[in-house]
Amino acid sequence: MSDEAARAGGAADEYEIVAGAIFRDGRLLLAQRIRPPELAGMWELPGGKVEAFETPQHALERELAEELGVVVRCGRRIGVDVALGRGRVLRAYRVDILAGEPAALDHAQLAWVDADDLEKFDMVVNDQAWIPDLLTELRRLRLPEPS
Ligand SMILES: Nc1nc2c([nH]c(=O)n2[C@H]2C[C@H](O)[C@@H](COP(=O)(O)OP(=O)(O)OP(=O)(O)O)O2)c(=O)[nH]1
Repeated sequence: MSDEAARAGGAADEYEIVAGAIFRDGRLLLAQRIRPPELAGMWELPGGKVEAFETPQHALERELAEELGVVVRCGRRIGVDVALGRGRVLRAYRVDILAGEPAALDHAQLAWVDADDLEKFDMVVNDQAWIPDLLTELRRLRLPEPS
């Protein structure tokens, strides 16, 4: 929030939550949440909250280093903005892994899913808005490269 917004009494709890769509070999990486109890066991794109001093891109690179143990570069947006209420917005970005192999450091487990499997996973409700775009990308990746 800008100083001006703060002075004007803007919502102090406005913040962005960023999540990473990592595609590899025609599959998408999903992560199974361990908390809070109402989300435990459900699948999401890994990520987290953007801190006050960060850009969304930097926040996602930090979160994925912490949660997956990988060095990533944040790319273009994918999917719609999801309004979570109380000024929070959830956004997904494509992410490229620069170094490391993803590990479930802060999740129950990870899964690489293809277009046929994505809808079999119990996704966090907020993330379900992204499924059409994620499927489009997974199907595009499955197509043979033009010769
Ligand atoms: N990371 C992530 N969070 C999501 C997604 N969809 C969704 O509704 N959320 C919600 C769950 C949480 O209320 C919030 C982010 O929580 P988090 O636990 O991942 O974020 P964090 O690491 O910064 O937070 P913390 O546990 O360290 O407090 O956003 C998603 O795809 N990825």
